[in-house]
Amino acid sequence: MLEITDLHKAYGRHEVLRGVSLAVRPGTIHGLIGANGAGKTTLINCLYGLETGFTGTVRAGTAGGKQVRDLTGLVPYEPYFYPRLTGREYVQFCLQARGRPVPDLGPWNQLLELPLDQYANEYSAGMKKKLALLAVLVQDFQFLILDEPFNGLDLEANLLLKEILKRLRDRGTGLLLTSHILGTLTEVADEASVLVAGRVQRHYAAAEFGTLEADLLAALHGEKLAHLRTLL
Ligand SMILES: Nc1ncnc2c1ncn2[C@@H]1O[C@H](COP(=O)(O)OP(=O)(O)OP(=O)(O)O)[C@@H](O)[C@H]1O
Repeated sequence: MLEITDLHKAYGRHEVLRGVSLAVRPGTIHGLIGANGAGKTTLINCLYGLETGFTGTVRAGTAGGKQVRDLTGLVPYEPYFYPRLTGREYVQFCLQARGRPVPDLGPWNQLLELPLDQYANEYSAGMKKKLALLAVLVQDFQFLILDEPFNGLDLEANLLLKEILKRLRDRGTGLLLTSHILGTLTEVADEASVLVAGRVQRHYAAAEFGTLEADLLAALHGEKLAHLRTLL
């Protein structure tokens, strides 16, 4: 299990996370919902060890004392690719950095259909997202953290990715997923946490997703809704 307990993170005087706790269990998809700037990427960066200067604990609660990063693959919000590195070389680099053997990329790329011998920094936004996905899919991670993985994907890739995520979940992978596309997120997630003003405002089990949209509208746009009622 990936566990975050009482996480606080501030940039200067700006307190972004103010006591966040959540868990990502094996064989489940945990959706993380929040407005722009709510702190989702900051939370992911703290969890993955890309941020320092936070308080609280992040840990992989598994036997063997492994660190979160040893067990977890990350697809960042904006994957970065070095210039003059092909897609294939990028994936090879990711695997070699972890001391892992480089498998045949062909079987996974039959699904993603990337031009692996072109320079990755010349890919479109959706292709870049797919390449970052490919780099984690060819590795056998216990956990995956996916920051807006559907961003930039076309309909075809979107449908395929949902299927991939569900299959990984069914094989025991624990996934933490952010998405602004509520319908997509609730379709695949087993539970969701809503981040508001640096705190988990509410945790939802899948059975409670029916009220999620109305709750979010009320929580995020209470005043605007009242104003809208005066207009329409
Ligand atoms: N390196 C940084 N220095 C200063 N402030 C930062 C830094 N990174 C993030 N922030 C601030 O922290 C807040 C949370 O940002 P974060 O990127 O975590 O939000 P988010 O929920 O992922 O948003 P989005 O949905 O737009 O991706 C924002 O107000 C942002 O300006």
